[in-house]
Amino acid sequence: MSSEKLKVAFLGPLASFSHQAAAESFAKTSAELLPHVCFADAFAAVQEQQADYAVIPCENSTNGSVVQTLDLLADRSNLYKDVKVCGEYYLTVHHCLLVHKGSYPGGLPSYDGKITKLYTHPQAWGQCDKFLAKYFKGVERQDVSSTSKGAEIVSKETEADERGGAIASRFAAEYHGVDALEENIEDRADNTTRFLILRNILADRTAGLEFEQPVLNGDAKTHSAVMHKTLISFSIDHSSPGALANALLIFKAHGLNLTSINTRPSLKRAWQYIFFVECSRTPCVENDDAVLNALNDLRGVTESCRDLGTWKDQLGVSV
Ligand SMILES: O=C(O)C(=O)Cc1ccccc1
Repeated sequence: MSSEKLKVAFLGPLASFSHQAAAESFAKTSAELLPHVCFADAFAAVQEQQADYAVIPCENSTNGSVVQTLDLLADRSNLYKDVKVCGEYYLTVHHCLLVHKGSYPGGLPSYDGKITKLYTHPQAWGQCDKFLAKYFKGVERQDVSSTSKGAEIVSKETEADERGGAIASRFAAEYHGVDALEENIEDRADNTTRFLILRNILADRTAGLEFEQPVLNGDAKTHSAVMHKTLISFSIDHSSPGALANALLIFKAHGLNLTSINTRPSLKRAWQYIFFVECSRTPCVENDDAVLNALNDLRGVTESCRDLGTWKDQLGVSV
């Protein structure tokens, strides 16, 4: 069974940015890449051990957190109790405005303003604000399950349909056989999405790869100075002054440097939150138990608290 190819779940259909991230982060293993229609299905595939890993976007450098992913990590109904983060992958994201094949052979200069509907994944709109404000002000926007799905919809349009446009990658344009009216429509050339790599902590098949990118892009060198990141979620008693400050002081006390804080509604009571704290440390013998000890202390000052995993920081790592 362990000689089977690794199975990697991602948001499909093929040619989504998640597909690209999954293919690149597992480039050196002969992994089987499995498209799923939503992030929840990819989480469930890991929980049920139908997939060894899932590659899920969590944050974009232009547009911020992917709230759908935070909500799945919040796991309010305890559906993904064995799913943890074991790695990350940074993908530079370039968007194109895609149209049905042959509809505008002259490219953007020949565009006649007749597109009435745009399709993309909710994450992409905010990455292309300036282009959309300039050329598509007032045009209806329809969220679809992924950028690649948007390209597929435009590819299937008939003459009788309203004209649509999709925001997706060059790769999606080729895969679905549509034209790019314009390329690189993102607001910022450095537009980057961070993907989390998830595994099931009960799965033996992936246990040996702890703290490892499953495959680094290049030779598997060891990075002695590489940082480890840890993600912890918790909720606190909102009526107790200093409850959040007390929780955050625990990270300081254990030498854990805070790198990001996010919140999502608790959905228990209005205006109460689940906090997501990411922290980093350079591993050494002295701080081997820092995360474990911090979690123990956090249990004393929070209502609930969960270790969502530790992995090697890939920011700035080049191999
Ligand atoms: O829709 C996709 O292609 C995805 O994989 C989600 C996404 C959307 C926009 C930027 C990065 C990832």
